Amino acid sequence: MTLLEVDGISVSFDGFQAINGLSFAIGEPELRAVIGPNGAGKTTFMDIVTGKTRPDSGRVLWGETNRNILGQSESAIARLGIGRKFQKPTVFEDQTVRENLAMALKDRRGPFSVLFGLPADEGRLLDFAEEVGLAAQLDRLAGELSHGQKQWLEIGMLLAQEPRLLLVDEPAAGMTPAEREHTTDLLKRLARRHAVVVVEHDMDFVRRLDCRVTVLHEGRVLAEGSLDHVTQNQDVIDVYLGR
Ligand SMILES: Nc1ncnc2c1ncn2[C@@H]1O[C@H](COP(=O)(O)OP(=O)(O)OP(=O)(O)O)[C@@H](O)[C@H]1O
Repeated sequence: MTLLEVDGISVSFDGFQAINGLSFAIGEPELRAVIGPNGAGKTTFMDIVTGKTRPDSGRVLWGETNRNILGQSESAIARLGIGRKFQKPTVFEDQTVRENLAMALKDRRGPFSVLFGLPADEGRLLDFAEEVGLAAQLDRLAGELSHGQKQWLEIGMLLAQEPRLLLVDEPAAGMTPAEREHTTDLLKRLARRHAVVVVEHDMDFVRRLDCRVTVLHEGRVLAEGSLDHVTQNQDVIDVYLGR
């Protein structure tokens, strides 16, 4: 099923056309890599989908009913189930892994936990820690984690909000080879149940994701398909790979 569709999106900043008739769709579940040269519009695409940037024209269609979510606030869009992970981890370093996850849990302040002061749902919290590979680190301070572990914690915090679509910006940047491998496995596993969009420059990492790839250039889709398919496309070679 198509979960997200951007349809004919355009946006210009001070007369510069950053996104220019961008259209493509993401299924649920699906793993999709979005690649393209610097300035291609990858970040702006995520800004538009999450409600941070308002385009000049086009539609962003969501869910079973294909409703246009453009114009909704960032928090309303997050509540619909669109989660975003920025490149730089933003975990709370002086809190434990457990506390970070607890803060992120959706509905953690439900009426009962507020009334009776119950702790956050420990079972769900453990599930998310397990999912990202941090079950053995729950009582460590986030600040003591490796760069890769911080990234996984942040992915766990994103999962705790129960998104349907995860937008993940350059997850492999700064990671060791072992951390990259763990991250590839994690993203692939998540994409069995979620729509996962990974913006990434590292072609080795993209190859290991083994998924459909969308190549952006000058604010529109230049090519789409398997990595082998797009890397043989002459336009892609000219503007991105061959430089
Ligand atoms: N708020 C803004 N004001 C002016 N120009 C902007 C703004 N946001 C983005 N741009 C411009 O729009 C173009 C697309 O930028 P964007 O950051 O989306 O590209 P990108 O594909 O994410 O690039 P990179 O791989 O370098 O992160 C760039 O030329 C950028 O300078």
